[in-house]
Amino acid sequence: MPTSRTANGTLAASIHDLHKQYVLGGETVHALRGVSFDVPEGDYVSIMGPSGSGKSTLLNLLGCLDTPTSGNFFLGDLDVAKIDDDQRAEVRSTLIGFVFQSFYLLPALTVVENIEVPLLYSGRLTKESRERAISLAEQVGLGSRLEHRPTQLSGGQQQRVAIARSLVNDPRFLLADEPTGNLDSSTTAEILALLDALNREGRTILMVTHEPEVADHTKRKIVLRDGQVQIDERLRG
Ligand SMILES: Nc1ncnc2c1ncn2[C@@H]1O[C@H](COP(=O)(O)OP(=O)(O)OP(=O)(O)O)[C@@H](O)[C@H]1O
Repeated sequence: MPTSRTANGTLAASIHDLHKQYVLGGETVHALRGVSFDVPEGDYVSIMGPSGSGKSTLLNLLGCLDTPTSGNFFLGDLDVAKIDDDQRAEVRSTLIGFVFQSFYLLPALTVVENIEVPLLYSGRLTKESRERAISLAEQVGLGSRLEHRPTQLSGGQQQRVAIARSLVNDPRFLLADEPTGNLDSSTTAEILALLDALNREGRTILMVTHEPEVADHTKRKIVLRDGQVQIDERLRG
């Protein structure tokens, strides 16, 4: 498994000519038609596009939840488009941090236990795990809520737990799917400020969003249309 940084030390991920076709009822749908881009370490990318343009398909491929019909997806030297299901599961649990619109916290677990969950899944739970989870809880502003359960937290606090959880394995990048989609505008601003701060600290973030004002927080906007990159625009840095 790749544990080192990329060959040239600068790319968090690189995708080349990704195609995805779905065959449904004898009909072939070309969801992605040759998508290519590099993600330098430390980048902060929003992925936008109209309904049906291929955002979820791309997200599923970037998250190693699905495999492309053709093309390459490099994480370090490893082409994860070509690996088997077991390897893909390992990559998913160790190299990618997920943040979803619906948080997906485990209701019976405390804040600190929820943050530890990916360590459990990746077989990395050690006696230092608790300290790491507490430190991440503090980093996202939940140092005084360590023993709370999800139902005892606001939506914004739950998303903070999910963000801390996504960082616990020190992933190569965070993949966020509409991370503020379930939040009101002031909580959205808080979560975006947290993501902005994590990016300033060097975290690489890719985020699917429908909201232009959310995309405006990122450094780079990629817009899909009909399964292709229509716009790849650097906004800053
Ligand atoms: N499992 C599937 N089987 C068949 N077709 C699919 C499947 N998933 C997606 N598609 C088709 O692929 C195309 C891209 O879909 P995708 O869900 O990636 O778009 P999207 O940009 O995420 O849309 P939305 O913003 O509405 O979620 C669409 O035409 C869709 O109908």
